[in-house]
Amino acid sequence: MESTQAVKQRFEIIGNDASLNRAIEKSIRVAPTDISVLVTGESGVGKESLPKIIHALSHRKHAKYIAVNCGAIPEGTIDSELFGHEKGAFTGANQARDGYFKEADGGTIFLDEVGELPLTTQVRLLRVLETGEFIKVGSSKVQKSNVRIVAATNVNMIEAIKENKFREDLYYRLNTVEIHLSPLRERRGDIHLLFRKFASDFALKYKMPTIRLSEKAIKALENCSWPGNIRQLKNVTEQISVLETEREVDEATLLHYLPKSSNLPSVISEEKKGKSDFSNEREILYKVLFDMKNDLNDLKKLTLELMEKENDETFKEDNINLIKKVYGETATEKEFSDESHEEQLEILQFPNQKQPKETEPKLEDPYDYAEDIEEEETLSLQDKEVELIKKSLDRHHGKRKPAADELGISERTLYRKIKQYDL
Ligand SMILES: Nc1ncnc2c1ncn2[C@@H]1O[C@H](COP(=O)(O)OP(=O)(O)OP(=O)(O)O)[C@@H](O)[C@H]1O
Repeated sequence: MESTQAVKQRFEIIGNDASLNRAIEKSIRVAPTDISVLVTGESGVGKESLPKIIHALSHRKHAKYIAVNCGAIPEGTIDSELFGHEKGAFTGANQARDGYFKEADGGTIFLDEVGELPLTTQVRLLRVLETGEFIKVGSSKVQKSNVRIVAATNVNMIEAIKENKFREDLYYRLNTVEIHLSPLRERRGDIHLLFRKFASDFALKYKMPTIRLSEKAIKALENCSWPGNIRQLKNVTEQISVLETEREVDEATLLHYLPKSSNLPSVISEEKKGKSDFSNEREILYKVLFDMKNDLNDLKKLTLELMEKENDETFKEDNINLIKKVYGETATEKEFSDESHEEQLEILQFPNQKQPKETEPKLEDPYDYAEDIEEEETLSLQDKEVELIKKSLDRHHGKRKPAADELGISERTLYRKIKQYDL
């Protein structure tokens, strides 16, 4: 049996914390068996390494290992991805396709974010786990597959069961052995070790001298609560490696990069006491901008159609709600004069948006100008969106569910945005 140390080296796992060592030892021990394993822990703690260890140290190591991110696959296609489909099973299914269960026959499938699986898929998964049988989408023929499942989740599965989002029988079937990875804030001794490893990797990658921290900066790094865990520490190390010209990083410099408020527990608790989580002015503004983006899209749609269907009464009647939403309750009673258009445009000018100087000649083609606005606006709004999401995640210590609730978007959408913006 390989030693924990050897496994850490082989899989480039950094850290000496007892909880990390225990998780690795457990993985080594269950690897030769076919026991189902559920890896639990917050987002970014390093859950992906454990299924790889389990596969590589098992008798399945010569067959395929497939990692599936259940949260990133749209609900409509997940059954087909996992179990395959027959030709003509749905619109666009021009060819029959094998799913991961067929492809990984004899090997291992890692189901990351298993808590995100739709209930209908959970039923199919339970069947394949219990009997090894599955049916392709659009088929009636039962097929067999011998696959080991390792699943991972960062949501509280007991809560998900209570809320009827996850089947209890499937949970117990997946969770024969649970391996838990602690959040980074509970393994503070590993923080600087990880930082040094990432700093040296990025120095190699970007061909720059390695950054180092002053004593005080090391303390600040270790005292940070790291809501995004190791993923966030890695991102911060990369940012400093690239952006700082001075390779000796002091505390003041480091603080610019640390997740705001996560190293100020008193601020967090004060914020939590407030009724609204968006309790400071800046954040309220961001929230308003976020909402304005949607209004702006509605406005664009309406304006475009108005331009095409000027004075068409049927159009106004059909769009009464949209018109009221965008222009206010009394809007339909007055004409859309030039003045009211200007008012709307004024509201849509964001502070960091380039304004045409008064002395600049007026652009001949109004559409060119409109395109400029749209592009820059999208950029600045995207920044705000990223910041808003980051703040909400910080506030909820990286927990996606309350952050998604706060932002008024689904957990699945938040998940995609985290991946899209690499947060
Ligand atoms: N102990 C470690 N040593 C070195 N790098 C690590 C360690 N743990 C995590 N990482 C790195 O941190 C990043 C995040 O890890 P990983 O993707 O495994 O997290 P996760 O727990 O699966 O997150 P999620 O639940 O969001 O998928 C990866 O780039 C990974 O390589």
